[in-house]
Amino acid sequence: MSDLKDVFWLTLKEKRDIALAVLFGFLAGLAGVALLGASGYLISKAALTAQMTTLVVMAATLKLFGFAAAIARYGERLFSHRATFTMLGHLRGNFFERLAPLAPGIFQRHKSGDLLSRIVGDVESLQNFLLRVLYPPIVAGLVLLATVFFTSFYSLPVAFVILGGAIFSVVILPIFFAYRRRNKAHTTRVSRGEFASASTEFLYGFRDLKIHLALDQKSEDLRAQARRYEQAQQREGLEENRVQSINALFAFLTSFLVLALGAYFVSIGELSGLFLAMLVMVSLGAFENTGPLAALPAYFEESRIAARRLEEVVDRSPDDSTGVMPEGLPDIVADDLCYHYPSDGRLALENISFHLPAGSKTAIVGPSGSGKSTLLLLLLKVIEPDTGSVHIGGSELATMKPESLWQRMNVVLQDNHFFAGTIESNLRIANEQAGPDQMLQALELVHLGHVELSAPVLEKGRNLSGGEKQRLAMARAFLKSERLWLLDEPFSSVDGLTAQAIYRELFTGRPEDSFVIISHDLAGLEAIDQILVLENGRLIENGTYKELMKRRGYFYGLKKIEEEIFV
Ligand SMILES: Nc1ncnc2c1ncn2[C@@H]1O[C@H](COP(=O)(O)OP(=O)(O)OP(=O)(O)O)[C@@H](O)[C@H]1O
Repeated sequence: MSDLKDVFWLTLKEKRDIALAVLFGFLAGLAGVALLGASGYLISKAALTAQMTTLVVMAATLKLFGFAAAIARYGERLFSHRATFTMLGHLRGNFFERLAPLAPGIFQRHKSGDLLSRIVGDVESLQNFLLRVLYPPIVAGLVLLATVFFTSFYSLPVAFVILGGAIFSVVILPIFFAYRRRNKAHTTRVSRGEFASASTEFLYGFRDLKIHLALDQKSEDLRAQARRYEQAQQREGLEENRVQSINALFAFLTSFLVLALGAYFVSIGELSGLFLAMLVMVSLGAFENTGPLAALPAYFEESRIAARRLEEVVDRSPDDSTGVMPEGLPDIVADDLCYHYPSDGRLALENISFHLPAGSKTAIVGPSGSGKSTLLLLLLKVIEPDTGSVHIGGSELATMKPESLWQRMNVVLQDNHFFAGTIESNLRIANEQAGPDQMLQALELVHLGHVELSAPVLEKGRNLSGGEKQRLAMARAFLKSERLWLLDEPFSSVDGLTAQAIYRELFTGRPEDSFVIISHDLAGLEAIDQILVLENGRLIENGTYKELMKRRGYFYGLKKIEEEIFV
């Protein structure tokens, strides 16, 4: 239940609607019991006395109870659903408030698509918490208690029998089945998750599978996963039916006991025969309210898992640092940085130390997977080091608000998002104030002067080439025009000549700015003040181009290989 603590308190915020839903549910249940009880009494009365006036009054009362039950049921549905949807609104708001400060670091742990479908699915699941878990036992319990109270006026032992049945149906059976269900629900959920991610992968990789003629084998894997999910669902369905049958069995057994006990008391003269049918019908009517409890264990488990999974996503303290990046162009000092990704035991970066003076140009090079992008993410405070520290302008990065850093940096990452709209609307996100002339100038700088600002951009920049996207991202950086540049392979898809020309314009146009550039391309590094060479997460060489070439170490080797390939 501790997983559902927050959802419980959020639900309780809707006290008024919940109280009204319980009240109307109780009245509807009571009216149903009264309807059946009165009909039982009417039958007995008709059989034993056949007094016309009594029969007419009783028939009218029956109509009234039927009418009251329908109205009360409507009120119950109205208020319970209103409380549920308001609670879901609070839940979404509350969750988003906790999630937003964790972005963009959250995407290191979850894929954005997974995260979205997971959050939407789990929040939706929690709509059942009030409707099918919280208030059905309260309503059923209250109706049964009222029935016990009523029957106690006619026969205490019969009242006790109904009380015993009530305790079994409302307390013991739901707890027992909820406990039994724990592992089973887990299996279904796991196989559903596996099937969902396998289907997504299948669709994303469809073209590659076709080209590599591997479609049949992957389809078979997917079918096997679908079968496993189907079997798990079947088992879950069977369990639900079992709970329903056992619930109904208990209700009938209790009513049967009421009948047997009532018949005995009638035979020994302790109960008037007139009331026997009424008591049996009252018992049947009261246990009708326990019907929805059959689904309670399943919904309880589903809500519990959904609440836990939502909590897992936001269960970390947001960055509440209040410091800001010092004014002016700062130097950057990294001291003994170590980092490992949460999903990976290996260190992605190990004991990295360096000094980037203000106004210097630094290139980070190294083989794929050596940790270059990870290092940039640490400098951007998207992720935090396991150990070690970074100081920017003498202040510790850990104390700075991430927004204060991002505001003062021109950042181009490997993947840049482009929104459906125009070139202008996509440039505007970098600088709200920029006018058309400034935008055209930025486009000119990245050799996209021929592109019109009104040109359309499709979703995710589908109508742009890889190189155009990168240059558009660079144009955003130009528009922002801060003095600290962090660029992660900004021109990997741009032809060498254009890339070199843009770099030249960048360096000559902004000789005083600081640059940190990740690049696979070792050409043109002569113009760089410092080169950091990473391999397997370690900083293995550090120096100017000349120093590294003179040292004849790793960088020299890479350079020679590159020359041999292109000669
Ligand atoms: N989100 C992630 N979760 C787990 N491991 C990751 C994640 N991102 C990167 N890694 C791992 O961390 C290591 C360093 O990755 P990183 O992206 O920093 O390398 P890189 O040098 O930038 O590579 P490339 O030149 O190919 O972009 C790699 O072994 C990679 O598998």
